[in-house]
Amino acid sequence: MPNWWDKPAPVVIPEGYAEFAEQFRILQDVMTAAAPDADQTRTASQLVAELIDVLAQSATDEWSQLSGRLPVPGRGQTLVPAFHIETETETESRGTVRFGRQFLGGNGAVHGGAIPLFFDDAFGRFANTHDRTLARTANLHVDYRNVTPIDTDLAVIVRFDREEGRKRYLTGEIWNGECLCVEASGLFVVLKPGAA
Ligand SMILES: CCCCC/C=C\C/C=C\C/C=C\C/C=C\CCCC(=O)SCCNC(=O)CCNC(=O)[C@H](O)C(C)(C)COP(=O)(O)OP(=O)(O)OC[C@H]1O[C@@H](n2cnc3c(N)ncnc32)[C@H](O)[C@@H]1OP(=O)(O)O
Repeated sequence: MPNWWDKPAPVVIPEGYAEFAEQFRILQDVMTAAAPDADQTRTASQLVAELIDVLAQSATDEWSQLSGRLPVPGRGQTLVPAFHIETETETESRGTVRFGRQFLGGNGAVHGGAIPLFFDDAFGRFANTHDRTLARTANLHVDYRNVTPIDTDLAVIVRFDREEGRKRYLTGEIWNGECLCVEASGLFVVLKPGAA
């Protein structure tokens, strides 16, 4: 059985799968924004039942699944808003994120829980790449400075600030133009040898 000490195995991505994962995100946005009548609900429900049936036929274990392992923004992990990286060094990553309708908390604002989810993923990826050994989130702190709007392209900065022994410190920000929406920081602890 593989574990996190092994590099993720390269996977063969079937043609069209990345587009399918993107459609799945759109499906969640459209579902959240819809107010279907009874007929539309019945039709949609039947189509989703068919979709579940098709996908369940290829159910596999964690080490062989495609979701979360695609070489595209968001990695095909449709739970997490995709981080579109534009520039990256060993210590700083810059790009954009757009929280779709599925991440609505209320009154146009992104749900407060979606923001730490985004940073855990963005920090987690950065703490575990650039030939770094594996580390897990030990803590995550989020300051909501201003409302983060849905359906808006937002600038993201993620920094690998410093490393002290097994502890890695990351910080990040989300900006809406000139407006600072979020500041976040996280501690990642390198796993002890043999820990999974
Ligand atoms: C899932 C792993 C990531 C795998 C990534 C793989 C491939 C990467 C490539 C691409 C992937 C792309 C994206 C990845 C996306 C997401 C990754 C998200 C990562 C996660 O989402 S992961 C799930 C949530 N995460 C947990 O499920 C952790 C549960 N927990 C534990 O597993 C242990 O708790 C652990 C390991 C954290 C520490 O345990 P331990 O026994 O190894 O170490 P120990 O306790 O001795 O602490 C050593 C020093 O850290 C200090 N310290 C510890 N905890 C602290 C805290 N909370 N606050 C302040 N300081 C703390 C101590 O005070 C001491 O400090 P000092 O040395 O100075 O005394």
